[in-house]
Amino acid sequence: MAPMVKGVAATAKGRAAYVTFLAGSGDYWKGVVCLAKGLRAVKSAYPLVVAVLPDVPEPHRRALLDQGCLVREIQPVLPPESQTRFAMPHYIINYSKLRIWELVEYERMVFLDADIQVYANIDHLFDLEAGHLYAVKDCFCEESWGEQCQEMAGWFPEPPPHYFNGGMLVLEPSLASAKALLDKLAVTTGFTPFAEQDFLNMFFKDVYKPIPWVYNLLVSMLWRHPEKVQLGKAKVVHYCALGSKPWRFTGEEAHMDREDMKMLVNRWWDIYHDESLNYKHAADPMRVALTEAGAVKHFSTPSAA
Ligand SMILES: O=c1ccn([C@@H]2O[C@H](COP(=O)(O)OP(=O)(O)O[C@H]3O[C@H](CO)[C@H](O)[C@H](O)[C@H]3O)[C@@H](O)[C@H]2O)c(=O)[nH]1
Ligand SMILES: O[C@H]1[C@H](O)[C@@H](O)[C@H](O)[C@@H](O)[C@H]1O
Repeated sequence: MAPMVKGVAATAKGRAAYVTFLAGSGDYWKGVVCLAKGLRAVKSAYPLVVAVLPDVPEPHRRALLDQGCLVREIQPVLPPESQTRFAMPHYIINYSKLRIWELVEYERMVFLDADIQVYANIDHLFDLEAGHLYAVKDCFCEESWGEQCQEMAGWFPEPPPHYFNGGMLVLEPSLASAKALLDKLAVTTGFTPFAEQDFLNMFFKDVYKPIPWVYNLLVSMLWRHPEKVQLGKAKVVHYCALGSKPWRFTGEEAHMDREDMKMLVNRWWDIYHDESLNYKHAADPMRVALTEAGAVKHFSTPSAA
């Protein structure tokens, strides 16, 4: 019998995994490597699936496998032709995130963007009551987004009352949901500056349940709403603000000279460089247990290193 380690029971009830999304040949793969190591640092009992677009190069896929990630190729999803303007041009690729609802090997997934890091164990999110989409509320106070988005969408600068950030989601894959998402996307019109994030907000508005900010601290909250957040309490940090991606950090963009930002970037690099967190060096009882149980048999396995 597989050793009884934390999380196995829950996984046997309903298979569960973290999942992130990777596109292109750029440098976001470093974010995924660090996320995999970060999940290991907090002793998460669940695997990290990486949904990759076909354009992710082989060496990057190899780096993910070497970190114990389960790499799954997904096909791109594009928005209707009427939707081509976004706050950032690359947001168009994020519609492919909708494919995560097709990963029905899992009953429950916690989605994390590649520019997210976990600083505390959040495995308990897999036990939330089914039937909802859970995420953290967003805010639109950033001056640069405000102006830019006001022109583009009807609702700025007044955001809808329960708008969530799309970088961290607790979701239930299902082919029916996946089909409904794609069908709805095909007939969606209007400007949506935050691409799939806006779309998901519209689609899930009736089943969305907010969870506390500690599960997705947008770093910009540190200067937008310092009274609402306490960095020391954050379990998950989202390096979403312009200039804040640790692997591209120069400190030159607005707010990036803050001590808390520099500390957060250093903390991310500490995990990235920590060799003791490499998959090949870590005793990974959960992974062994899952493999023995056949839970990962559909996926490419990491190198035997
Ligand atoms: O070249 C790229 C660009 C993006 N990504 C993936 O797409 C995610 C989102 O892109 P960014 O991190 O650059 O964008 P933001 O943090 O500004 O994104 C916010 O707005 C987006 C709107 O599309 C999404 O909703 C996203 O989840 C939300 O956090 C990345 O984390 C990464 O997982 C890649 O893999 N390669
Ligand atoms: O997803 C976006 C993005 O992450 C931005 O950086 C942030 O300013 C917005 O609040 C958010 O909706």
